[in-house]
Amino acid sequence: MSGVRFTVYDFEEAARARLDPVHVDFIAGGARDEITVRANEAAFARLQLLPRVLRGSFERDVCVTLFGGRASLPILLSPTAFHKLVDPEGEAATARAAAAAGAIMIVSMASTVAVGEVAAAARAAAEPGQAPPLWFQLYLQPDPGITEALVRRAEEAGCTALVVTVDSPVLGAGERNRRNGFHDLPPGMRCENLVDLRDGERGHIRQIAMSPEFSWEHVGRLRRCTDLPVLLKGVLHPEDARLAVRHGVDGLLLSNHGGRQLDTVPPTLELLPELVAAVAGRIPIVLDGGIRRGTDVVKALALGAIAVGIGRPVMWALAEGGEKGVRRLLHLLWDELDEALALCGASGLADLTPDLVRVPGWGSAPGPTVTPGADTRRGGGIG
Ligand SMILES: Cc1cc2nc3c(=O)[nH]c(=O)nc-3n(C[C@H](O)[C@H](O)[C@H](O)COP(=O)(O)O)c2cc1C
Ligand SMILES: CCCCC(=O)C(=O)O
Repeated sequence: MSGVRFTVYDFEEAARARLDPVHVDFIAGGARDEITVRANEAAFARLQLLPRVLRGSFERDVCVTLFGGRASLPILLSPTAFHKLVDPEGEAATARAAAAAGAIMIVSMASTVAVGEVAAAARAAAEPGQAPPLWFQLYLQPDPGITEALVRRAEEAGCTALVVTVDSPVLGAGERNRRNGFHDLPPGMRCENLVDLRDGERGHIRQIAMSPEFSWEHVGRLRRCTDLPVLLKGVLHPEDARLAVRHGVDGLLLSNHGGRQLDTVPPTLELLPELVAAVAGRIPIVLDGGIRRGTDVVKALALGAIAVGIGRPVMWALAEGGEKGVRRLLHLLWDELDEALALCGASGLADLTPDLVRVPGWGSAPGPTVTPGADTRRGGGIG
């Protein structure tokens, strides 16, 4: 069914060969000219690594503790909608693979398997006695009752953090989807988390309301309605990062939605030093967008992210080989990360410091606000 996959790109190639081209466009595509989609990956290629020598170890620890929960690797599965488009078991298959690897999966509000069932699948696949790390992503809804009902569903499922996506006051313009006429899920699939939340509506995509009128007040209200840690996904401006801290937000998922919302925003990697400086160690920052290699993970962590997220690679791997595909993807990235650590002279993630990263020609670590050796990542409040 599937050949040997040596890189993340091999999963993509195999997935493209077996998926409906309309669904390939949905996954690969971004907003408008897709400038940010390309910029995310290019930013990693542009940065260079400057390894240390004669200081490594055989045992390399890549575990990370986030909000008291432990993950076996600093690579999260960012929330992606509609897994049943690419695999009949959908998010349940993804969750089993993530739990088996000890990786944190962020279940999308727009999942095609209900979050409770995703959690049950994760529990069944996790190491005995280990809680499968599952977080839940949501879009705030104009009706606060709906938002709260979603939060309760996530809590009841056993999710241990909430990720609120705030970069979508309107849905980004995926021109590929428009050309393809792809606006809705095929028959037999629906957004299961939305079923029965409103009278007469049965889990339709259009039931997810986007609104440009959400404000920090709504974030505050959500903060008060749950004891779970709340992360914001999609904060890009350093001033908004400071506001997030002030409003009691517990973490940031620094993301430009994989280039699917506002086109021409900077690649997330380039924003990282500024956002790290803005939050000044008070809350952890996870970064996603363009992570395709173990060295990409090293660069993001060296510049102050506590972990990274992957979006499209998960969809490609799930399409390529279902649960097994995602398992192999996570193992491959773990292996690349482990190798990159060894080659950087690092025995653990704590050894990844900004001085290991260079911009060509600069002769120093990138970003006006990062001083080599400074470690804002492991400040207060994490773990
Ligand atoms: C097919 C697809 C569906 C997505 N669905 C969601 C979603 O439901 N909620 C959300 O916050 N982000 C969503 N995202 C954005 C991802 O969470 C993530 O930010 C992005 O994919 C990371 O970039 P990468 O694909 O380069 O790894 C989606 C991305 C893709 C590609
Ligand atoms: C309402 C579904 C949103 C999916 C999404 O966020 C994306 O495709 O990027």
